[in-house]
Amino acid sequence: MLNRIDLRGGVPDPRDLLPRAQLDVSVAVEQIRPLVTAVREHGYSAVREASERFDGVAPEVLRVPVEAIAAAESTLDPQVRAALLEAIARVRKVHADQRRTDHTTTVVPGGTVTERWVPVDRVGLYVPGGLAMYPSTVVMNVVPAQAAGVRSLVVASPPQKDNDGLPDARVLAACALLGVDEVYAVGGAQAVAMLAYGCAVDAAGSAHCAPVDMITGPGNIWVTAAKRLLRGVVGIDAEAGPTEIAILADDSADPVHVAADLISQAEHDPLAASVLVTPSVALADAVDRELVRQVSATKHTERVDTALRGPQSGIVLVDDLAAGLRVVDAYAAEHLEIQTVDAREWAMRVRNAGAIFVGAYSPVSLGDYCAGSNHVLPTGGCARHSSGLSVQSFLRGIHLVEYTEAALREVAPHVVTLATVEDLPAHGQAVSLRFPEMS
Ligand SMILES: NC(=O)c1ccc[n+]([C@@H]2O[C@H](COP(=O)([O-])OP(=O)(O)OC[C@H]3O[C@@H](n4cnc5c(N)ncnc54)[C@H](O)[C@@H]3O)[C@@H](O)[C@H]2O)c1
Ligand SMILES: N[C@H](CO)Cc1c[nH]c[nH+]1
Ligand SMILES: [Zn+2]
Repeated sequence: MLNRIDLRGGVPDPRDLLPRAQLDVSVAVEQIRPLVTAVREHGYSAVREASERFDGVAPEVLRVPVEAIAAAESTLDPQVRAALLEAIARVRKVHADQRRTDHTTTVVPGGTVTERWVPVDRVGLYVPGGLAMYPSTVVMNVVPAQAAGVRSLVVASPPQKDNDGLPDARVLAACALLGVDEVYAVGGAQAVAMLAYGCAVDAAGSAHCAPVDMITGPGNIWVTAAKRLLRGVVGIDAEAGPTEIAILADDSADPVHVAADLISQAEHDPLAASVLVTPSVALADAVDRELVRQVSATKHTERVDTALRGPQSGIVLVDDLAAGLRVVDAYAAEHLEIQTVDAREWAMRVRNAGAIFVGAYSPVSLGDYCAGSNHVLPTGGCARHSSGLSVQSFLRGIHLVEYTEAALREVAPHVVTLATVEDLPAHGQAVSLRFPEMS
């Protein structure tokens, strides 16, 4: 049922083989530009108008009352609570190990540079809530921000018709479990714009969401487009748009598992991409047969079917695993599974991927919830240059430069020379006038 791309006999330019999603982010940027401008100019009324248009509901007050957050926690199913607490514990364990420490380098005696890691002051964390609800994404956003020491963090998630215009109750409960009490019932591009510019959150203009310094979190194509448009007004993490899975597999892979994993990510979005790269025609045929069987039995058949049949999904046949490696490197998937003999060795050779899932018992779904790794990962090829969300995403490295008089005197002639070469004599002067013997 998947498109088949036969690259046996050569890999021309694998980057062009699989178009990413049917709707390009740059096209979506133009579509949401007027909405972002309206939120900047009109604030609350523009946000509400967009919520009514795209979510079919908008509460009068956009900030979720703290009582509603507490109520969501107190009515949370105990099994869901236990699973969320397990996920939180594992994600905290991994992220606690990521915190960088300040470091001082002695460049010369009397001359040091210290790198101080300072958390971003205020961040907005986007939690999607269109086609599916994502309490796990609250965990993946909030835990690294808290581990980094971010002082002020706010969650935005779409209002739900079936929850009186509040975000999904499980999303609110996850916020409560993590101690987050500033939550807004706003989704899509309007949420990103509201966080970036700040805005009144009730009709009287008496309550306000202060602008944030940085926005992180995944979302659909419009959320991704708004983040790209507002980059600069705020900092953003990597673009984390419609989900992708690529699987590099050989004959040793179980087609039932491979098909299940491809479907698992197709379940997110009709624009999700599921890609199998293999030198084995037998595996490709078996996976295709298995997909037909499993897709008809899965809950979100229509969404999965659309994603799998879309031009962004397919089976790529290659001569051997080395050629397969070139294809997956060029593709730079958000999630890459390696289901081969010697899977770890192949995984260690991969250059471009958001996260790599090694062997038969590390499926992407494990990482989505409970591996301890982060599931907010770069999509659309951004894994070529960006990493997934981590503690580091919320820290800035500030250099502290400290030179004594003697250390500056020693290097002063070089500074003056370089300033002269660049025809910026005032730069040289700022150093030489400190030392009368130089004038
Ligand atoms: N990469 C990751 O880490 C990661 C994690 C979880 C989810 N995801 C992805 O996030 C996405 C979530 O998408 P979603 O739709 O379920 O939730 P979402 O919250 O991202 O989007 C829903 C919002 O989109 C807006 N919207 C809907 N139609 C619109 C239109 N025509 N124009 C402008 N705005 C519109 C609405 O305001 C709505 O609130 C999926 O693609 C999923 O694969 C990625
Ligand atoms: N696979 C998604 C993108 O990495 C994350 C997720 C959340 N819930 C289920 N899956
Ligand atoms: Zn997932």
